[in-house]
Amino acid sequence: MIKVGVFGAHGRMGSEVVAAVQGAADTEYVAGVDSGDDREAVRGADVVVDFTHPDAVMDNLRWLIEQGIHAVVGTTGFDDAKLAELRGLLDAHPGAKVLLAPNFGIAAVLMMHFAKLAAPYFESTEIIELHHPNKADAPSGTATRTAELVAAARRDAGAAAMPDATTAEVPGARGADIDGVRVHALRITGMIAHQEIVFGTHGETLTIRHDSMNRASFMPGVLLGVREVAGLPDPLTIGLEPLLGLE
Ligand SMILES: NC(=O)C1=CN([C@@H]2O[C@H](COP(=O)(O)OP(=O)(O)OC[C@H]3O[C@@H](n4cnc5c(N)ncnc54)[C@H](OP(=O)(O)O)[C@@H]3O)[C@@H](O)[C@H]2O)C=CC1
Ligand SMILES: O=C(O)C1=N[C@H](C(=O)O)C[C@H](O)C1
Repeated sequence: MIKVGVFGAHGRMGSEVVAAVQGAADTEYVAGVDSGDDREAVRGADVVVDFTHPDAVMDNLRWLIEQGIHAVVGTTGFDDAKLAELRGLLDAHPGAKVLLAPNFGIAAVLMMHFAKLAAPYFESTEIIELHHPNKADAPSGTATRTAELVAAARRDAGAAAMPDATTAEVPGARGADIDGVRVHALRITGMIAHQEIVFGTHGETLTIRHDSMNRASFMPGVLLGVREVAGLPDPLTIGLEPLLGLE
């Protein structure tokens, strides 16, 4: 049995994780921790799953790594500075492994993979992400990662800069620039998590769309992470792709 703790246990995602861990035959739920709770409650866990807040996750990870507890992290909002700090912590405290996935939906991971494959064949690519209005970070972790994958694939293929004649712009009208890829974030009541990647070249466009219909859809990916994290080759793994044989 894998002993699992949950940070953010009462949240939208954390409560699904608690149910999934309690429902799986090979995992045992140790305890949940929310804002203000004592993290000592998860001592004894093999793995802690974190779905908290971009402002809280680094402190949680610092504690877990110091305790040698593996972490499966869904919380978003990681930038280069946070990733560098995380790598430093893992170097200083060998033992704990961290799996950081901006999206645990298997179809969402496939969407990112297909976007990477398509990117070199199109002159233009822009991303539209649509989420519920309670989301703290924009653009989403998934959109940021997709933009980075698309940008890297375009660079590897020697693609020219995307055409864009805009010279007069109301700030924000062209979205955020992530590694040269424009990302547009919508916050819409009634939605959960959705994304479109729009590719265009002369006379043809291609749109790849993913929709999360509920939060249970993320749980097979989270459980896969819980089962695999201890055996991952590197201290820090970003994305579920290597666990799905997608690299
Ligand atoms: N990777 C993926 O597949 C997915 C990632 N996410 C990401 O997960 C994160 C959480 O999303 P969501 O569940 O919707 O958010 P919620 O606001 O519903 O839940 C967050 C939970 O974290 C708790 N929390 C806040 N700070 C701490 C802390 N320092 N220690 C422990 N618990 C804390 C909150 O407690 P309290 O309310 O008491 O403050 C709350 O219970 C976001 O970054 C989101 O983008 C979401 C969906 C899928
Ligand atoms: O906050 C959410 O809800 C989600 N967050 C993740 C992200 O930022 O990409 C994953 C999914 O989009 C849901």
